[in-house]
Amino acid sequence: MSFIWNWVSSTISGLLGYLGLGGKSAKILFLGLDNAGKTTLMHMLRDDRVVQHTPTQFPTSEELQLAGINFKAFDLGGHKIARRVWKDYYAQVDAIVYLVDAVDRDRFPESKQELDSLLSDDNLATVPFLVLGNKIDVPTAASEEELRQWLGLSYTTGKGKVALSGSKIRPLELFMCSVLKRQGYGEAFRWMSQYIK
Ligand SMILES: Nc1nc2c(ncn2[C@@H]2O[C@H](COP(=O)(O)OP(=O)(O)OP(=O)(O)O)[C@@H](O)[C@H]2O)c(=O)[nH]1
Ligand SMILES: [Mg+2]
Repeated sequence: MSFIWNWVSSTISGLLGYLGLGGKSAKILFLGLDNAGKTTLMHMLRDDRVVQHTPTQFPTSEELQLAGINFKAFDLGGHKIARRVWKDYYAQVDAIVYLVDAVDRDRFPESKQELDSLLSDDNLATVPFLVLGNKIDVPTAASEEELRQWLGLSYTTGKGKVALSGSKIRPLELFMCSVLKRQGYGEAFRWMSQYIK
């Protein structure tokens, strides 16, 4: 009896796979300057704990379950040389999570420059962008308003549930967070998941 059941369930899962359902996993990229907190976030989402990381030299990927969606998340290094390979990952991407260190004001212009070049890249024209202002546990961190000014994000598409399908408007929003304190990014990923097909 059990072998029949095994056969039935493997046939069903094979069929779901064939239809692109079941094991569907959206592809997201974690981008942002070095030291922004990408690897810390990725490991917090995976293991729910903070681990101290050395700067990322080579891209890594993890399967994550977030807001009810399976994600394949790619953590790419943020230092200048590592940024050169970002474009190799743009194909078939479902969303971009762009991290900014909200404490490091000296690097806001550099972070804006990288963000602008991503936002204006034709290959990413329709891809939803979640921008995370990280490290708000540090007292000197910029406020959301201040970071919006610096990054030129005064006009974004809105938090919460905002229907944009059919409008040709790319979802773009800024959320403040502290990966260290587990604050802010839950709401941000729920916002993002509504735009993943
Ligand atoms: N205070 C504070 N520090 C954080 C937070 N998130 C990450 N950090 C620290 O920021 C530093 C850089 O974090 P990483 O995750 O290695 O940064 P990254 O973006 O992966 O950097 P690269 O791999 O070099 O591109 C580490 O010392 C982290 O502990 C946070 O929410 N608050
Ligand atoms: Mg890293």
